[in-house]
Amino acid sequence: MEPRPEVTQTTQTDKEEGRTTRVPIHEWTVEVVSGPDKGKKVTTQDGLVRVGSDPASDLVLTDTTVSRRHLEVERTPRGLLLRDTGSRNGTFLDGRQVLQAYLGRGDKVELGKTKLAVKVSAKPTEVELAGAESFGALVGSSEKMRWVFTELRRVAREDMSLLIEGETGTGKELAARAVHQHSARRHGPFKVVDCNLISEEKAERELFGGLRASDAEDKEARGVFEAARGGTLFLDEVGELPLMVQGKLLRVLDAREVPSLDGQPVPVDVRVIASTHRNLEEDVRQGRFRADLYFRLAVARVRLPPLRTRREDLPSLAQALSQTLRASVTLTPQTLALFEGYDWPGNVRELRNVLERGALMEETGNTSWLDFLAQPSRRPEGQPPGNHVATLVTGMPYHEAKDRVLADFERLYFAEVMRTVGFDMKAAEQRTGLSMQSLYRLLKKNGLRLKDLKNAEGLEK
Ligand SMILES: Nc1ncnc2c1ncn2[C@@H]1O[C@H](COP(=O)(O)OP(=O)(O)OP(=O)(O)O)[C@@H](O)[C@H]1O
Repeated sequence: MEPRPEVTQTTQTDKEEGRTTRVPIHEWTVEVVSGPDKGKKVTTQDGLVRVGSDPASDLVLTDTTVSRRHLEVERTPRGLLLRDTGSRNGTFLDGRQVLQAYLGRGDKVELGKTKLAVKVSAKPTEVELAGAESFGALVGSSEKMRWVFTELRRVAREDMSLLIEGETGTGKELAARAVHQHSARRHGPFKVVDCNLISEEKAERELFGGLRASDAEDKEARGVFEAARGGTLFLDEVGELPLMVQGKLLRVLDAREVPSLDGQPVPVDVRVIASTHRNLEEDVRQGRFRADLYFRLAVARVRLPPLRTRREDLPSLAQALSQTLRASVTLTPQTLALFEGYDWPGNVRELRNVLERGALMEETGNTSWLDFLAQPSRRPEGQPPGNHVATLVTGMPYHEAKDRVLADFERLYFAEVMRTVGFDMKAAEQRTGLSMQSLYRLLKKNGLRLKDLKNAEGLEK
């Protein structure tokens, strides 16, 4: 087992900032020990190293037999986890091809003509982290989240543009709100633009308004830039903006003024925070996103880690989230163990939804909600799935409701199909019309392990 970072508290600063903690972190290195890139290495304190020929990889290889996104190694509480990320030529450990495996001491990973060694330093490096286990409404006690809080707190004080990256449900909007609340603009407005909904036709009016210098107070005529004056403008999913709109946005950001109907430009006084679940650097390379706009938005960048890479946050998150629910929910060690074994494709939002569902099931007298993840088709007695979902989602914002219904649908569908075909992958392939690879991917994405499904079936009999 690899050494794990331990947190020791040595110094305290003011209460607002939380405690400052010096944390001994074991850096780790992924090094090419043979092949065309021999000697190349990456040393990091982060939780994930991506290896491939793609320039966005953490360790970029020139070996032509290596795929663009070949593999990744993740530092987990149980050790270093190697994962093939869909390579063409495969990933090998001791001559055996592996899709996923924990690395043992001295293991060599083979990919194409390259061999890698992964080492964790025996001696920890001391790093100063914000001790607070929350920032605004964001909660997290893991080292990763405390790094994020340290960064967000630093960035909040400066009036620079910020790009927040992260998968869906990792808390990007909460982070943006928290930065606003900790900034000098906190008494000004915080306005959100959902870039998914901005079409070329609507962009002009919604973003910049049909403004006359004289009617800047008329709310109808004001675009969001005007409405956010003195505050923060949050461009949610900025990667979805059509290219033409990207150009207009850039012009406004460069000029720091919006065009008006009477030819008098109106100055804008906003801080822009943007978010994306996409790899915008890759979009820039592919010509889908303007490089100049990217550099304007990403003056500071903060990446929110997926929940599956910081499972140690689960107890404190579950606790904090359960206190915000309408009904109470019981969190036992078994619940948390179940949570730890799940991949959380919908991240913290999904955790909140599961807790909400659990609270509802407890309320309806069903105390066995905890096996919900393992048995996705189980519902409160007498309640058909459709009703159950509808009851929960009508109280949610659209995007959240949609994610929730889709996630529910996929889990229900695949769990049910697997059960009806007797857990036979070949039969499931035929039944679903999906390729074996897609089937595996979707089962994994939905946290459905054959073992769990079979166990659940056994319990039901
Ligand atoms: N670190 C966290 N602490 C507490 N709650 C969190 C955290 N991260 C996310 N949440 C919860 O998850 C929900 C989703 O968060 P948020 O909308 O900020 O995510 P997002 O990354 O912007 O998602 P999307 O990309 O889908 O819009 C929030 O309503 C909140 O309840």
